[in-house]
Amino acid sequence: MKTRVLVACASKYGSTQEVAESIAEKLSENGLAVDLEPMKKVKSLEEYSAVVLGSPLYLMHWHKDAHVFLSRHHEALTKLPVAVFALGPLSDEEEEWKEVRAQLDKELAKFPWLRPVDIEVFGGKFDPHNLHFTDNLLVKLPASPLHNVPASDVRDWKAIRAWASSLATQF
Ligand SMILES: Cc1cc2nc3c(=O)[nH]c(=O)nc-3n(C[C@H](O)[C@H](O)[C@H](O)COP(=O)(O)O)c2cc1C
Repeated sequence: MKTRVLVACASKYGSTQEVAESIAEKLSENGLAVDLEPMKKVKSLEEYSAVVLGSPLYLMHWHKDAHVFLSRHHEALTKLPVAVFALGPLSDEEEEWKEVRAQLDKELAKFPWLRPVDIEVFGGKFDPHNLHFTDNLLVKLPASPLHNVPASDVRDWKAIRAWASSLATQF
C-alpha cells in the first residue's frame, strides 16, 4: 500500500503554514501521497501511515492546537512514525537556536509517549507591524524579549526541503 502522510500544522500568522506547504510539496515530489491540514481540523488518523507535525513556539510554548492535537490523537500517534518541527528563532544567533531547541524539548517532554522519528527547529518570521492586539501589547513591553526586535524572516527553504526529503526516505 502507498504511504499516505499527513502534514498537520498550527499557525497564527501563516509562516508555519507556508513551511508545512513546502514540506508537503517535497514529500509529494518524493512519491508519497500527502494531505496538508490545520491540526484543529483533523478528525482521524486512520488513513495515514506517517505524520509530520509543525507548530510555532509562542512565549516558550507550542501553539495550543499542538497540545490539543497530541492529546486527541494520542493512541493513533503511538502506532505511527511521527516527525516534529517547530518554528521560532528570529535571528542566526547560535544561543537563540539552542534556547529554542530547549523550549521545544521541554514541550515534547510533556508527551513522553511520543517518540518522534525526527525533530527539527526552523527559523521563523516576525513582523512587528502586523501583530494581533495582545501580541502587539506584549512586544511593546520593555521587558519583552521581542521589544524593538526588527522584522525578520529567517526561514531556510533549502534546509526545509532537505529535511522533507530526508523524511521521505524514513517513512
Ligand atoms: C508574541 C510572540 C511571542 C513569540 N515567542 C516565541 C518563543 O517563545 N520562542 C520562539 O522560538 N519564538 C517565538 N516567537 C516567534 C514565532 O515562533 C515566529 O514568529 C513564528 O514564525 C510564528 O509562526 P506563525 O506565523 O506560523 O504563527 C514569538 C513571536 C511572537 C509574535
